[in-house]
Amino acid sequence: MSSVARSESDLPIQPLYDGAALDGFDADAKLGAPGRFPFTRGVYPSMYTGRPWTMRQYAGFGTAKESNERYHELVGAGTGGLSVAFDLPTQMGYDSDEAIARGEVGKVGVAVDSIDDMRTLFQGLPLDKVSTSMTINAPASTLLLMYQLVAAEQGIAGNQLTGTIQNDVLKEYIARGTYIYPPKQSLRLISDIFAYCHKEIPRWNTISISGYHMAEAGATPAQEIAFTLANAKEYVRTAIAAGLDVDDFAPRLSFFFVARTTLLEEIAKFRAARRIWARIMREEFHAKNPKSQMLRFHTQTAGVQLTAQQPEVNLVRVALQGLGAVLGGTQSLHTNSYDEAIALPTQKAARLALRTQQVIAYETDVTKTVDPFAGSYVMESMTDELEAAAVELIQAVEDRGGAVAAIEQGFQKSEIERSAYRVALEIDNAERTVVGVNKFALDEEEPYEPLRVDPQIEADQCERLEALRGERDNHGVLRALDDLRAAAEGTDNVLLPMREALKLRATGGEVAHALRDVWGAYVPLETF
Ligand SMILES: C[C@H](C(=O)O)C(=O)SCCNC(=O)CCNC(=O)[C@H](O)C(C)(C)COP(=O)(O)OP(=O)(O)OC[C@H]1O[C@@H](n2cnc3c(N)ncnc32)[C@H](O)[C@@H]1OP(=O)(O)O
Repeated sequence: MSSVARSESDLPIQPLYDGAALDGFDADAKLGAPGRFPFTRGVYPSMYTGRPWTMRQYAGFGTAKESNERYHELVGAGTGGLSVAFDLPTQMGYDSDEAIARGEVGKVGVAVDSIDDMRTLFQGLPLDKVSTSMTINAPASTLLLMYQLVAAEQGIAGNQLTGTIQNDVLKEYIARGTYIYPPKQSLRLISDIFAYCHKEIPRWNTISISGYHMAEAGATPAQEIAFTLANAKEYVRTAIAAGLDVDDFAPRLSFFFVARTTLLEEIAKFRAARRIWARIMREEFHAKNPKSQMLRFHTQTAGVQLTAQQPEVNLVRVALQGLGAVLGGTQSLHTNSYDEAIALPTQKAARLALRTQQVIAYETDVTKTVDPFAGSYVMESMTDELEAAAVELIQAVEDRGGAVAAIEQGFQKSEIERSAYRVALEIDNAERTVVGVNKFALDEEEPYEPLRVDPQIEADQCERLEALRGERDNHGVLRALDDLRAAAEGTDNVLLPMREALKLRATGGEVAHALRDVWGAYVPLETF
């Protein structure tokens, strides 16, 4: 007799599911119709039969000019939305010419120091037609305002802009690491962004609450959705406490998850996450607008599952992962390039990654009908079990005082580390097969020529900053930064004085330093 397997979340997977699995299953309560509470079957009634997901490839490196060329190539190749990767100094609120930035300028993304770089980055791209995602967290407000100012120069109003800022600082403390200010001040800044966007950029997705990075750090699917939704609850609570109406900001909350090669569990994960969030929003936060209850999400295929050995095999992994995201009802998708385990993707690899999505969208039949797995014995069982496991973990976070208190106790991080350790052990013991690594390895790997970022970029970026500081109205900039400090000390929305400073060509580093002066910088506790 075959044995019961364990899923990635350490839940049982039976060798056979039959009708007994759905005994007493209340399809109306658990599934509803697509586009209706509890949104298990997807957030839109027609899903991909009405419109395909957004093919949104994360890209950016070197200078704004080079990244702009890559975006034009991607748009030409049929990508549906842009997704900007910023370099580490930009993400940490430092300018390219600061000592701490040395060696990092333009490396993992594009360097954007001021509105001048932002203008170059989007040269020739129609900002009223393309939706732009920006993976920026602690300095999210700064980059969003630069984007809005550049759009205004093109005659495009805030209410015509669509896109997303990641802006999810809580997961930075847990897994990703690009935090600047302490949690309390970070949450205040996020509430200011919610309020500002509601008035000025109403179609913008103000946050992308992310499980992806926790999953890459080792979180299981159940932990991934639980810790993400627990963070989301913290944001909602903070915004409500700041006086915002839940239905004014919740329709623009968005999410971001991983897609692993374990297809069935991943599809169940996406369905369970939608159902849990809909209930939280309706029952706990009394959101009335159905849009406030809809969990809309972006997906990226699992980088951690890619291998440097036999990198072409990654193409196959990515195709399966992407398929899982689509079967799970994603709104937007990034498929990784096969060479990402080695270096920044080459142009050819980036194109193949997009082609993978296009094959799923236009050559398979999975887009022709909504939520094709609904009613499947195994899928509904796994969805229920994942839901129960995640709800229990969300409660464990709440019992510790909510996401921030749990972060300060090191709870999420240590749970994730335990899961990561289990997987590492299984790979080492060959209990878990990784094709081309601990099984089916080659004696000799074929040579591979990775893309390298030109070190000259840093010098050029510093030169541009020197010129900017020589040309602009420095007195005006200093005054505007003082106004920003004053708002940060009080309760006024900081985005308004921040916008004035950026318009006068204050740099991202100067803005972040002004806020650091008032709010301080976050120092992790010993338990980290
Ligand atoms: C690893 C790396 C790192 O660490 O550095 C990262 O983080 S990379 C992280 C990269 N992150 C990202 O790229 C995040 C991307 N996120 C997003 O794009 C968003 O947050 C999203 C998930 C909500 C997806 O937004 P989107 O604009 O692409 O897609 P939407 O689903 O909102 O669809 C766009 C519009 O079409 C409408 N629409 C779509 N489908 C339908 C349908 N079937 N029927 C009717 N209407 C539909 C929507 O209502 C919406 O209009 P309306 O708006 O009027 O309702």
